[in-house]
Amino acid sequence: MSERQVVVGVALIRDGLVLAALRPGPDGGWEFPGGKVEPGETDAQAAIRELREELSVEIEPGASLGPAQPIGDRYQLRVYAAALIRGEPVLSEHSAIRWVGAAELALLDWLPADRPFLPALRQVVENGT
Ligand SMILES: Nc1nc2c([nH]c(=O)n2[C@H]2C[C@H](O)[C@@H](COP(=O)(O)OP(=O)(O)OP(=O)(O)O)O2)c(=O)[nH]1
Repeated sequence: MSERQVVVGVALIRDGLVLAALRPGPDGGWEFPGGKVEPGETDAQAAIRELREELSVEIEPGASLGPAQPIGDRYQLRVYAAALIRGEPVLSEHSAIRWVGAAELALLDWLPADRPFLPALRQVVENGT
């Protein structure tokens, strides 16, 4: 899937809870905040930039949560765990956010590409690995 542009999603973890964000609109749903990786940027740099832009928080990106998942024909989603270093999320592009516990993760109405990352995310939240 190397020809597909990468979208990076950030599973921000604080005190054993994960931040889920609601993308508004007809193609909306719960997602990991983030966005497209720009030319010359690493995934981590894109994650840091997007979380500043979208939620006004400073993060430290961590482990990948598994192989990339296709989004339509043109994009692929990579998701990374991350720690919140500074700030309280302030909504700009999302219509809601929620801090979700490990057991609740699978109950949200996630965008389809996000769902395959949930088992690994649950493991990280519960065990820290
Ligand atoms: N940010 C994010 N986007 C996701 C996730 N899952 C998923 O299918 N997507 C899709 C929705 C969008 O079609 C695309 C990301 O586009 P985006 O609009 O967030 O990217 P961006 O911030 O760089 O926006 P733009 O400047 O290109 O408008 O990926 C996810 O967990 N997080």
